[in-house]
Amino acid sequence: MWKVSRAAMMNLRTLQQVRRFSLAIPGPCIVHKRGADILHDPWFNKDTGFPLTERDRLGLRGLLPPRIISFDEQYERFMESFRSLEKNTKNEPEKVVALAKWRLLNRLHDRNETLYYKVLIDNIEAFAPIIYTPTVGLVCQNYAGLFRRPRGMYFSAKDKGEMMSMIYNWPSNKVDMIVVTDGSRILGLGDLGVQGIGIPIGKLDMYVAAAGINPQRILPIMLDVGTNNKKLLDNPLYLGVRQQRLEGDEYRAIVDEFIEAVYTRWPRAIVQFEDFQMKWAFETLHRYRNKFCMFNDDIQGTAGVALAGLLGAVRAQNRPLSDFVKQKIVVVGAGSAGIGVLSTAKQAVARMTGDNETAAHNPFWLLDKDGLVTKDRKNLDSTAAPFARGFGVGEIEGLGEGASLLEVVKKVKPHVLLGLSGVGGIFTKEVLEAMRDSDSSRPAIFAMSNPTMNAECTAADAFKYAGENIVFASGSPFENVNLGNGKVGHVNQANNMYLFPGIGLGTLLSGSHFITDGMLQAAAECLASYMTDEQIKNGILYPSISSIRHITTEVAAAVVQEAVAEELAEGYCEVAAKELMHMSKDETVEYVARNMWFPVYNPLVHEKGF
Ligand SMILES: NC(=O)c1ccc[n+]([C@@H]2O[C@H](COP(=O)([O-])OP(=O)(O)OC[C@H]3O[C@@H](n4cnc5c(N)ncnc54)[C@H](O)[C@@H]3O)[C@@H](O)[C@H]2O)c1
Ligand SMILES: O=C(O)C[C@H](O)C(=O)O
Ligand SMILES: [Mg+2]
Repeated sequence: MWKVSRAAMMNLRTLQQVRRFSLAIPGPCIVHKRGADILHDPWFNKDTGFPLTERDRLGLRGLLPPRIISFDEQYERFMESFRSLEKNTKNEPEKVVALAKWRLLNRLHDRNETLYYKVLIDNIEAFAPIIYTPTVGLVCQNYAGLFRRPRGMYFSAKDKGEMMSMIYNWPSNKVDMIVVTDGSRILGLGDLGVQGIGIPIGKLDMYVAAAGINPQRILPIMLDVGTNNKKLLDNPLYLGVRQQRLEGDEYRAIVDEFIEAVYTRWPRAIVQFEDFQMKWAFETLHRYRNKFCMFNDDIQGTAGVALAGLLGAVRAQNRPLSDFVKQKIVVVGAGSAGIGVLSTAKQAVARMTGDNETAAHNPFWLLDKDGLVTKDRKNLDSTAAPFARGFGVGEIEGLGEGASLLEVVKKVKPHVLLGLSGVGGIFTKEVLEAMRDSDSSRPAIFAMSNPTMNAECTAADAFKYAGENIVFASGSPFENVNLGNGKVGHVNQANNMYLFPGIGLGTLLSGSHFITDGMLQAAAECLASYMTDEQIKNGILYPSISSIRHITTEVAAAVVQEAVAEELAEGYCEVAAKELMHMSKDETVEYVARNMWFPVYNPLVHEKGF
């Protein structure tokens, strides 16, 4: 048996450190298991790719077919199976095909993570819609039946008092990135209880693919505090706690205990809150953001992506960015995402005008399920209150409390119509046609709700009814629209995936203990300035998803630089704060790129004594 001495281990560790600066050297990876246990561990398994020497060293000889298949060959073999699945399911319903593709990828994820992330990264445009939005929504809805193996951690209402010890059940001593949900507002699909775990898994897949976070250092978490979804509670296969959702102090106590457990074990971890219903999304953000390194993606990530798109829409009209303050923006949906977008847009207006008084510059109209939100609203929600229309400068006559979307669009003639309502088709033919009278030379329509069925309109309808001149973005992917005569209506994907990976990675590499508004703003500005004038002229507001690693590198670097400027950066691993302070922009980008994980088979070395 091949044993490694302590001295050799020290050398290997040094080699691993050297590797940080020279990615060409494949770094050895230390495992504390042998034989079949390795084959059953997706972090280390290479399937038929184990070389003979490793098979000998790790006790794998005889446990695998004799032929050694290279990483490239394995990759091709998987892609071939994916292509034949596509061919064989050509005539099947869309949902069946989507789930079949997800199953194929998920089986690989469960078996061999290195190969899984290789195929994901190299085919991100084709595979993001399967492991992320929109298919991930379908997966969550069908989770009870699809469940085969657990992934991540589950803390339930029944675990009160136990979380501090439970957190040590997670097998990795190092965790950089956590995404947590309580399943209460999964995309636009509502309360899916424990089945919402698919969302943290999909978001973290994007962290690995886009930000190069090491998959051994990610952790998806479900806080199962019950569900108010009767259909799930009645389903005998439901895998969550069968009770109504905890509320009030009982709920707070669970989240507090979870947060304490996480930061006790991993004080440098970054926690992303995802798909919490609005009241808890805002409350947890306010409760924890000044104490821990956390953010809420639906409020803050979405806001940055939307702001970048709104600034792009100004440029698309061939107007200077400062004209943003003159844009009339109608937001449909006063939830965590809609309010997050408006708060960020309001801050941008205040920065541009140097005026914090909203009355003089209130270019926003907010609607929720009861129509236009005004100061006459009974029980006006405090988060919506700053955006409620009153009677003052710039008010549009004749638009009262609860006015319908169609009335608002007809009277306001907005430059931008932005949906974050979760209600599919709410931008009807009439509403879209009314956008033809927009005061903008290039009206913008953002149908940002997910998944596809919940989008406020389809891309085809937007171009058909609102005109070919619009710029269009949706939260879920749609095909570009053929407008005839060789013209194409470009479809942008306005999804927070363009920011959250860079926010997380940049924060991690800066060593900041907090995620400030300044860091979020830097991320949004980086995304906003990424596109060229030529692209913007062609209606392209966001980068192609195939360049998501590149944009994420830039966003992360912007976040690092802002953390440095705010004197929050404490450094990461051997790179001290002082070093970060002296890095130029290009050096910061290079530093970020150098620290991204990418999938290769590292030599495995067994360390005894564990
Ligand atoms: N594209 C992205 O990156 C992105 C990011 C975050 C959220 N979203 C999507 O946005 C949607 C909303 O998310 P949220 O967290 O704000 O949810 P939420 O439940 O907090 O808010 C939904 C809001 O929509 C309003 N609404 C419901 N029916 C309406 C109607 N008929 N007309 C007008 N308003 C109506 C509700 O009153 C509420 O204010 C979801 O579908 C989610 O998937 C997309
Ligand atoms: O998950 C997504 O695709 C975006 C967003 O976070 C959402 O909740 O819809
Ligand atoms: Mg979300």
